[in-house]
Amino acid sequence: MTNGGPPGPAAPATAARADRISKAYGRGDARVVALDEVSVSLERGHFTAVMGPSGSGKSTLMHCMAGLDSVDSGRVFVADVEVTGLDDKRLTRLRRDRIGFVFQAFNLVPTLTALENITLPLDIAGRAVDRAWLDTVIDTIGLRQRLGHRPSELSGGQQQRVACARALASRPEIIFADEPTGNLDSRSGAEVLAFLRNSVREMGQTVVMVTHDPVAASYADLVLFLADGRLVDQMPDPTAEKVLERMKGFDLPGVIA
Ligand SMILES: Nc1ncnc2c1ncn2[C@@H]1O[C@H](COP(=O)(O)OP(=O)(O)OP(=O)(O)O)[C@@H](O)[C@H]1O
Repeated sequence: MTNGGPPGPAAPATAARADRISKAYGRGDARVVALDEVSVSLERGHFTAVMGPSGSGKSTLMHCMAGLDSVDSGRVFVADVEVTGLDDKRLTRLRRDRIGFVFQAFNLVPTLTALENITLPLDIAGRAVDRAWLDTVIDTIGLRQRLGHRPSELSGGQQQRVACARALASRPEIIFADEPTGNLDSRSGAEVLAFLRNSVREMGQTVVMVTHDPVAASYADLVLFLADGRLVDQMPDPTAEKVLERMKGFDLPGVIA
């Protein structure tokens, strides 16, 4: 892939994988094992949600798989590239060219229009914009009439859809979304989740999302459950009710934040 996508027919079935990764923070009495030999395969063209009690290691897993944080042991791959062991320069390039990010805070540039925000990473990277792809993305976010608006002129849900479009614009190998609906009311959250799901179903994207919300998780094809830094369960074809039941099984305060 010279332009970061789309994945060709020979692309591996796994968009990203972690192979027995461990990560601890602090030392001595303050040492916390955030991830304990976690192995995960994220299938290409699938929408995966990661759930678990507060402090179970969800964000750490996401950050380690996206090359935002290092692991103590184990290996991480994005497509056929081993992330663990890349130097800073290659890591930056990998994140820029092959990974999309959506965070709880929308992180849009307030002085730029929606369209300028969407194309900003490509402009910074000096990459040509694939107009046909961009058109598809814009139609899917349903904001064609508002492309000239600045973030302050858009609702929270619309801003997050712009942030999703920005992540999709470069056709990344995988999109990591960390609590993408955490700042949204349920209706705006549903818009964003529908968009993420459509990007998977209709555009073949791969999305992995950390969430506390069983309804959000129900949009995914598969839910992975973490507890105490370990992968303890998974649920294909989730419903909000089934996810809620499973989360209750952890029997911990603050499980549903
Ligand atoms: N930078 C850090 N320094 C020290 N400890 C950390 C750091 N980041 C995470 N931890 C600890 O590692 C464990 C896992 O944290 P992590 O943020 O991955 O959990 P989480 O499941 O995403 O939690 P939450 O749902 O509350 O966001 C926690 O015990 C946390 O306190």
